[in-house]
Amino acid sequence: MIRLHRVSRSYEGQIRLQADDLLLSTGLTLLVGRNGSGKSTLLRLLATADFPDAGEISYREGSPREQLPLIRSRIGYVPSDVELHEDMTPLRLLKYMCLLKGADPVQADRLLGEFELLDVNRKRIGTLSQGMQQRLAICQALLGSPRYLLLDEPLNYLDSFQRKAVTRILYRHARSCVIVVAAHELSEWNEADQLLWLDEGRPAFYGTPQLWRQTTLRVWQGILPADARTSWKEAYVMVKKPIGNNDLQWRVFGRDCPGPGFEEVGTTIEDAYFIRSRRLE
Ligand SMILES: Nc1ncnc2c1ncn2[C@@H]1O[C@H](COP(=O)(O)OP(=O)(O)OP(=O)(O)O)[C@@H](O)[C@H]1O
Repeated sequence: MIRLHRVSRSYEGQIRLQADDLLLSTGLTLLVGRNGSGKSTLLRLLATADFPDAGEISYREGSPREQLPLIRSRIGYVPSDVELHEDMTPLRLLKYMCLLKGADPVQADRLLGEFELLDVNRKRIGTLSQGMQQRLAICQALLGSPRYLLLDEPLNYLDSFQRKAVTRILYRHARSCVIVVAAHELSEWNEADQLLWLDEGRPAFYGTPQLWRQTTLRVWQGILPADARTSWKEAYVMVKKPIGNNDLQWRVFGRDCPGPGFEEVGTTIEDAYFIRSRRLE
């Protein structure tokens, strides 16, 4: 677990993150929020790559003030702008990281296999695609079986197949690890254990995705012509997808059915994000 107590972090005189009391426990926590809401700042603080101006973050091992090397040895971190050693090969990088982290070098081979990087494990990292480099960054974070895994947009550059594979691996690790994942693409994370919404640097929701989806607005979907909207002006439209023949698939939020041709569908975590972040309730 990681506990935040009266934590705040300012940049240029402005508070950018403020968390009074927050307990992050084993499982995968999805961290959501608008651009600039403080997600990367929080992850940097949790990773001990930066420190709060006030308050305290403590880990199962204790406080970073007394136990920094031990805590760091239990952390795996992938920042959003991760840069790997371009001149090394994936295999050399991971073996080297095993030495630094005191991990069994067998882990390097196992992770390269799991992340489908065995074919390129002797190529220069600089020649690998961004998706491969991103997978390698996650591999290095997983070395040493971290107790805390902090990932900033880990699915960046990955195709849909790789996204599924990586999320599956992360869900498996979440059974015994505190994982915090900052993401903008929410549909990938429906199985998250917890969701933490940062609104202008403050936790505005922390709970299960089931609870997150319980909003007072209901979600309605229908396939109707592009000019159909006039009849249900008050409702909020989220998505209009062309279906062909001039029809659109409308996804609408409202307390009541917007009209003929609509049926109620389940609220996804993305729907709830749209409703809550735009304060539609
Ligand atoms: N090193 C820094 N110096 C000055 N301001 C900073 C610094 N790091 C972050 N900030 C500011 O703090 C705020 C929060 O930034 P942060 O990167 O944590 O947001 P974010 O939620 O991760 O955004 P995004 O979704 O765009 O990645 C922003 O206003 C940002 O400009």
